[in-house]
Amino acid sequence: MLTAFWLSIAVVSAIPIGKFQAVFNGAEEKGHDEGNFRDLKVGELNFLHTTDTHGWLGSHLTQANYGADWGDFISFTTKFKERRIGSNDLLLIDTGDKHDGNGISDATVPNGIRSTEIFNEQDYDLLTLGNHELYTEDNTILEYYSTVVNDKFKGKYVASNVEFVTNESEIVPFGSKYRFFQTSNLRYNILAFSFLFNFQRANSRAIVTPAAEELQKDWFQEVVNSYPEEKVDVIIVFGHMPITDPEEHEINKVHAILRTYYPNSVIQYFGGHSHIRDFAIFDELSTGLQSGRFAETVGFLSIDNVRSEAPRFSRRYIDFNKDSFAHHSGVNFKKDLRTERGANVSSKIGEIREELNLTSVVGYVPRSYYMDSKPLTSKKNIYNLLTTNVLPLLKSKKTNSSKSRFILINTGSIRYDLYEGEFTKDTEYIVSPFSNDWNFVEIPLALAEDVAAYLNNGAILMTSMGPPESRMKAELPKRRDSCPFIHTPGFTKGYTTLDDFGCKGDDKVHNSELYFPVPNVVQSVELQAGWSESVHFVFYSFIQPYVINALNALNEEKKVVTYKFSDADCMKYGGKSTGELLKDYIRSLDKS
Ligand SMILES: O=c1ccn([C@@H]2O[C@H](COP(=O)(O)O)[C@@H](O)[C@H]2O)c(=O)[nH]1
Ligand SMILES: [Zn+2]
Ligand SMILES: [Zn+2]
Repeated sequence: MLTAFWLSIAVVSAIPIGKFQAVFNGAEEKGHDEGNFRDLKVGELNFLHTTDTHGWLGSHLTQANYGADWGDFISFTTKFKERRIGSNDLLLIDTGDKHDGNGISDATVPNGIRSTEIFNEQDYDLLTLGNHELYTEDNTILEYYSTVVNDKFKGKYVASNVEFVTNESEIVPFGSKYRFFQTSNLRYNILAFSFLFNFQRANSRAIVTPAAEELQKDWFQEVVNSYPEEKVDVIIVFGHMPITDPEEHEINKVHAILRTYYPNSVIQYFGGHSHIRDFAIFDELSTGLQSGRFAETVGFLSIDNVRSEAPRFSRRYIDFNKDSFAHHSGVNFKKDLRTERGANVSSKIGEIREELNLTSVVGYVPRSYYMDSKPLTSKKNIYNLLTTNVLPLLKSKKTNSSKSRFILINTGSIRYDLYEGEFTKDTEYIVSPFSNDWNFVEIPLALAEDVAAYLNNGAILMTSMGPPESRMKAELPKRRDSCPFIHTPGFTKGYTTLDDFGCKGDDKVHNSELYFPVPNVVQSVELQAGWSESVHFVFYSFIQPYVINALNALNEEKKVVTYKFSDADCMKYGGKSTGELLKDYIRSLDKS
């Protein structure tokens, strides 16, 4: 169930997976490796899946593993369908989160106006939204009017538990509640639902109802009555919800409810949000696939013997590059992958990069800095760089700086490693896309010095503060021995994924990465000589609720002040965003 950078590969057989091993092992073991590629096992019903693209439509310019752009992806799906699918069926699915992470989406006003055009060039059969379509009103309005009601996706945009608030304050579904359709070749009857996880920070233009609650509503009963088990071959539940959810078990609750109405149907899940490659077995007739993040992965899933009592599932995580795309689509040469439509989309992406000035160079990064493949104490760790050299550059627009100061950020606000080489306008969005405002509170040092430790205390569930993938990666040490660590000369570093089928899901064998746990928050501390008892405690407005909670909990224990902290105690601090401060720091290196 886990994406393990440091776990690996082909040399071992699948790990024991309990009572389902006998049923599913065949799917893992069959299919041959060619070179260090692992082939896809095309079946009767096939799926290609993307999720959490976060604006990464223009490829990863510094990482060859993920060097394809959205145009190449369109070429791939076209060629794959033509050459590999034949008289079988293929469905294309996306599970949301299209903003915040790349200049192509984030350097425009409104955010995503150009990236949405590009994204929508892909011919998805089923698509939906993630929480990043709901943080700001602008994003929600854009998603609704550009994609949900777009004729191209009529009926195909599904959001079973999200509603949109129109300009006239009318509450309408955020797309179709469900989709019932027949596949074009083998005529499978498909019933599809889509659920967003229980996201309760949506702006005022959207309403999210917890999935299990939504399934108690009349519309779902009507669907069950209209499409009982005998009329359905496969139920697809695709949504912005992790397929492995050890804390909330949201997807497992959905599965339990669906099974009461559809005890014998194949139910196939596609998930997202936790940014990992993952495959989970729910029962003999049901599995789930999750396809990573940031256009690093195209997930592949096939089901054979669809109408039998023993369907067979197979999965692969395809690296988002032209070698992989050419290999799996069965073209002879990489140049044969290109389609006219794909090439047009690629050149449009090039034009957008130019227009937005994304490749303009600001400075030079002397060496790479990593989020979790180097320990926090390492000079090569990005959080170490930020707390030591970058955050201290913050200057308040609202207050004088003579007091001692703590600057605390949630680690999830940093979204990608910073690679050696040119620092461009795009790099700023890639590493730190959020334009969070800085707020501060004036508090006694006795409280300030304990906030970070409180927020990082493992006993407290603060899962929305760390990087999405860290929630699952924290499980890894417990599974350390499940797959061997690979270090083969000539292989590139990349994903080696451990999931419910074992260690052979990635389409390419990679060298393993180390993983070091990331705390929820990190901070820089500047204690002035002759410091007084009160300090300025500075943080992102995004994490204000957690900071207030922490202060009240700590004060209850330590009894430092006689009042309760609330939003009213927090003031605007002002100053540049972390991304801008990082840019200033990198620029200053050139001058030194
Ligand atoms: O303003 C913001 C918004 C979000 N974050 C961080 O992002 C994750 C959610 O990202 P997903 O891609 O949906 O997993 C959230 O938990 C925060 O860690 C942020 O820092 N600031
Ligand atoms: Zn995401
Ligand atoms: Zn998300």
